Amino acid sequence: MEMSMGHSGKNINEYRTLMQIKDLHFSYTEGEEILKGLNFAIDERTTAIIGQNGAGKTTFVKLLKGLLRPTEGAVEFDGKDIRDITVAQLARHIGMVFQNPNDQIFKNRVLDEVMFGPLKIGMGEAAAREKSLEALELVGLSGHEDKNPYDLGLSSRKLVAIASIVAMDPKVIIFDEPTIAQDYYGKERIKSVIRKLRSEGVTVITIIHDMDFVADVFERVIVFAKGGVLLDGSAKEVFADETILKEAYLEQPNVTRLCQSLGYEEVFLNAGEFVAYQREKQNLITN
Ligand SMILES: Nc1ncnc2c1ncn2[C@@H]1O[C@H](COP(=O)(O)OP(=O)(O)OP(=O)(O)O)[C@@H](O)[C@H]1O
Repeated sequence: MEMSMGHSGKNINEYRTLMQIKDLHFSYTEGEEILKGLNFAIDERTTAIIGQNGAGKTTFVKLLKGLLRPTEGAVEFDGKDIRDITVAQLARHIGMVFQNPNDQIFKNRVLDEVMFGPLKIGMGEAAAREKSLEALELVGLSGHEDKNPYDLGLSSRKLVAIASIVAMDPKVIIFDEPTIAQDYYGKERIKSVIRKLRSEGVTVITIIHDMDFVADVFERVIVFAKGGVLLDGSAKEVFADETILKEAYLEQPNVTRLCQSLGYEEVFLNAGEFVAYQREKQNLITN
């Protein structure tokens, strides 16, 4: 099911398209299809892919990154089938931040770690340094360039991992479960990084189980189930649909569920939205 409008009210045709998913099928073993013919476009919107364990989310993002090859159909980047682009070339355009930063970080100096990717994709030393310093600033780690990443807490180490992908200047960044092992402040920092990336024109896609985080940051939500797309729309459209979410074994964000239980017809994604609504109502009564 494809909704026609984004939550900003923009028609989906007005968003800049970066990737096309065309009749995408994938099986690890013959006869056991994991993805059964996906068709949609990835555009500039921050996009969360949700679905129960085993729904095929990780498989899908591996296909986007060219780490797996479709058994049928295609993934296109900038109008080209990614089969015709080498994984190394694709790495310049599509970055992926792993769930556990310890799987990604191996240098013993933050700046060297962040510069590694840009240098590997052929950026000159000066450009790589400049991009890395910018990326560290974006994630709030300026001043930590000379530290050992393993002397930083897990939350900051995750930010180093994010910076090392941002520094490669990709057009698309895929996050795998960005909120795992993050405390409140870590989550807030990652939210602000995602918003900044969006404002700088980078498309952010995530696989995630944390619905409250999705409700706060992501514009578009795609629900995967049984090898297909069950629902694709704005966060508000998707989280309003309790029945479809139940079918996919997913929960609504806490505030959305609470307000629906209290009988509100409006859909609230987070406490901030609900408070703003109440304040406006209060003002209408007092004025
Ligand atoms: N390398 C593999 N070989 C064979 N089967 C696999 C492989 N990787 C995943 N699968 C199977 O493919 C299906 C989809 O897995 P996938 O990891 O893509 O789901 P997911 O939605 O990302 O799940 P989760 O939320 O648990 O990460 C599962 O049934 C899984 O067991």
